[in-house]
Amino acid sequence: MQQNTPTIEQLRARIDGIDDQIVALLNERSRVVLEVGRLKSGSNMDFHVPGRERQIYERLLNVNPGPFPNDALRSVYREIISASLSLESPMKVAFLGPKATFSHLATMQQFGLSAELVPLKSIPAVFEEVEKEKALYGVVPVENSTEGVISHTLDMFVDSGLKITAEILLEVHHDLLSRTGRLEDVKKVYSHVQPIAQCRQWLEDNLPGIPVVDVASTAVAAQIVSEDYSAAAIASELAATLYDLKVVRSRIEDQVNNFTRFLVVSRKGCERSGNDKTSVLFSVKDEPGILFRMLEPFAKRGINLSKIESRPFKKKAWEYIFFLDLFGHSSDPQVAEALEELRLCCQFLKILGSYPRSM
Ligand SMILES: O=C(O)C(=O)C[C@]1(C(=O)O)C=C[C@@H](O)C=C1
Repeated sequence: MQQNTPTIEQLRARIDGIDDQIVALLNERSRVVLEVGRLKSGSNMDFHVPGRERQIYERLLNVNPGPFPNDALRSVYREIISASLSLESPMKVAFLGPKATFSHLATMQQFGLSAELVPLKSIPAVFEEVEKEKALYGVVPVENSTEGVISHTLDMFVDSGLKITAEILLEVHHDLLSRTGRLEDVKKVYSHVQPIAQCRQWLEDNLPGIPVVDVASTAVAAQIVSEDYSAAAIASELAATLYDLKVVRSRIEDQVNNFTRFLVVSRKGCERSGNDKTSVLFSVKDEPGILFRMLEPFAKRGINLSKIESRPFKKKAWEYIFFLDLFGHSSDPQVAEALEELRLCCQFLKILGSYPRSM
């Protein structure tokens, strides 16, 4: 028995052989992707196809027998697809900066490391970059599971012609970061208002009486703290790497299951993937029973709604606009019919986009 057990050198030699095969296969895949790219440029098709990417992930996660974990498989494939896409055509993606914020993490999660990621100062600046064709995509936050909607993003869709082409769900973790990495050195805490609110209990329990200062972003907090040994920032792990900080405590958020949802916007809509969501924006006529009538087209066709949000319509006092997310693609016959029926009781209706559901 004993003499059949392979040595570590033998096992490593086997790993080297397998790695050679993986590299050869990655290159074979890249050559096929380049052919796809040539076909696309000949027929003016989009290089980036989020629906196809979703199908790839879904299929691979289903066929994976393990023990290689599905989460890791997804990360590996994100980079394979990101690199493949950059072989076909380099891609520029604008996001709500600065670097190391959760928007940055979400953008990396969606587009991988091969895309050119550009941090911008505000949500309108991200929209403008895409509208002016300086970036192919823009990434902006739209809601947080504990803090609610980011109304600024919703309001942008009233006047913008951009389409939503993907949603990103990011699980948010907050870390306490400082230069020394020691809790007893912390005499002041900096962060953005939202993370501060999300870590309130932890701060009271672990740093009672320590002043907490809100600043423009978690990245600004990390930057301040990188020059002050007596301060700490609540920010992401990525901020620790970018600003050379140590993790004092990780995952200090009060609520587990804290997610932020981001939207990817672009100038063009997105093809059907088979598992999609559609977002619409509309304002209804002021009539009795209108709230019932606006939901009826979906209820009677069994179309699931995942969100409905109302906002004051800034152009007219006391009028409201609604944002609605439903399951399905606007080209699905049932969805198209329901939207046409909804249109009849609306002053205006705008389809903001159909896009693959995040996984
Ligand atoms: O199938 C395509 O259309 C491709 O361009 C290939 C590929 C891939 O790497 O599999 C790359 C980018 C697209 O967004 C989707 C898939």
